[in-house]
Amino acid sequence: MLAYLIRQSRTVLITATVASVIAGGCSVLLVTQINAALTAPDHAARTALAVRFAVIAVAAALAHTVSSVLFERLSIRAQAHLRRFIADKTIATSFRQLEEIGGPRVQSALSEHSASVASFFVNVPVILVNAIIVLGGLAYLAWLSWPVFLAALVVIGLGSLGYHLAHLKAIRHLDVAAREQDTLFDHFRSLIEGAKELRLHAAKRARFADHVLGRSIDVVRSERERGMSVFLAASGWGSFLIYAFIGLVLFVLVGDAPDSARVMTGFALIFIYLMAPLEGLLLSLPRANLARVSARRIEAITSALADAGEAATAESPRAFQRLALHGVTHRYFHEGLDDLFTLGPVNLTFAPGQLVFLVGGNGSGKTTLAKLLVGLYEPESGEIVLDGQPVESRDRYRQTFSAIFSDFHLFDRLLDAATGDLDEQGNRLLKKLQLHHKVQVQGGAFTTRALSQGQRKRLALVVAYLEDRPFLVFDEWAADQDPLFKDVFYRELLPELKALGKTVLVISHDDRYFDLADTLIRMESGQIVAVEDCTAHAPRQRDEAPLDVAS
Ligand SMILES: Nc1ncnc2c1ncn2[C@@H]1O[C@H](COP(=O)(O)OP(=O)(O)OP(=O)(O)O)[C@@H](O)[C@H]1O
Repeated sequence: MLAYLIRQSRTVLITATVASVIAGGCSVLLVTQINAALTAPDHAARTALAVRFAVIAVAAALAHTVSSVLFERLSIRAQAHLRRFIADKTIATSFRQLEEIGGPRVQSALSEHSASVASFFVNVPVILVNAIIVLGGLAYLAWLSWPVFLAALVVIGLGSLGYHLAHLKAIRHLDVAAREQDTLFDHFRSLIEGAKELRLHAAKRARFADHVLGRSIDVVRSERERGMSVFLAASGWGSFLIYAFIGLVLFVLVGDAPDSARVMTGFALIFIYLMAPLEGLLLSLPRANLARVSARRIEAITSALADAGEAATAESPRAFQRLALHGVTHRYFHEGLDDLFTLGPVNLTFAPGQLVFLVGGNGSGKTTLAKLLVGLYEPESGEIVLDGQPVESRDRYRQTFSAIFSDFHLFDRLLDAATGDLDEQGNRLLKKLQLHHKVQVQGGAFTTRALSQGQRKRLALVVAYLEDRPFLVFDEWAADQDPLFKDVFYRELLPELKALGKTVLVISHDDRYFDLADTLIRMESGQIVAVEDCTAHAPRQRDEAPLDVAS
């Protein structure tokens, strides 16, 4: 993931890196000038050094600014790019896969993990500039004295080994924290969506706050603390080695060397100068590792979001003559319970202008059948045939339907291609559904969504009307409506849609309206147990040949 992001912005990254290298190089040059000034023989030499010092200082400041600005921009772009990438993968994956992965994991990738990866780019200049200063400082040491330089290499080797071992241990903790964070997002959702329940039940609220949400927050905190502490302990180990090295150099290696005063002044200066970059370097590396862990999580989550291979279609929905389900099945496996729910095989046929009621007890499989019918689930066996052609492009097929499921989502705007009269049509429908005094359509958007559940469902119905698709599916739409409007829905709106030639599938428990149906499908435990042709008042049983309800 990091490699991908780096490839994406290669040019800016190279420019920013060059600027960082220049900034680091200039910093080292500055210290050599300071050392030269301290031991300069006369005033003329100091004046020349002052001019050089000023030029290098300006170059260092400029290069540092350029590199910081570019890396900051890279970080912001990386986050935007990642969010776009994750969102595109989420849109492209199949609905079933998304259901299985779950929203919280995707949200965690979109927010925390992508922010952490983006922070990597802010850390890069710190790491680069500091690394250059440290390397340049070492080169200056080598120029001053070879034995000291070799001793420095030994110290760096020991430091790196310690750091590597710490890294292996720390990364395990950071991985656990990153995984737990995905679960934490699930609890965040409960915190908001369960706000009513939590307020109504003090004991439940306390248990949720302490044992569920609190525990998860604690796990993330403690694992991150452990991981980062190990890293920072490694940084401490690095600092210790540096001090030990300074002592070794000052009191053992150069103590009696010829020209020791000049060499020792140089060392003292270099060490003081290098301390801050070294610490900066050792502190930035753990943050970069945190970014790597997040990048791995994003990779794991997005690779689970397999592309359903269903390119979006801009085609307008096609009217159909006959839609048939031949032996379609779907299964849900409930891991914890080791339980399997099987729907089907289902054989059904639909035609335009047909009003079909789908009825059955809770959990009998009505919604699942509706999801299969509208193409949200791919049949595990059997096939769907539209006007004699087996469905190949599932996305294209789905454009035949408008559906309002019981857990529908209401967007704040009509996302249909803006036509001049969209507002006008929308407002006309709002009046028809007796919502015009509450909400309006302005510029393709609803003026408010702060409505009752029944009103929001009416608004969803406005959207479905405007979509003008040939097949409409209502999953217990009327359940939240008052008796008066329920009557309007069943006795006026549904017949109107039928008269317009729409096929309408209504999942319903309102048995007093069943007589309005052309066809009544009864379900039990995932099976269709009866398909009643109400126009002929002749119920048929499941063992009969699949009924062509269109005929
Ligand atoms: N996303 C899912 N993952 C796993 N199992 C599911 C899922 N959705 C539904 N099920 C299972 O499938 C069965 C049928 O559920 P479905 O929602 O289709 O029933 P239904 O007839 O619409 O019920 P209701 O009248 O209560 O809305 C249930 O036993 C349920 O446990």
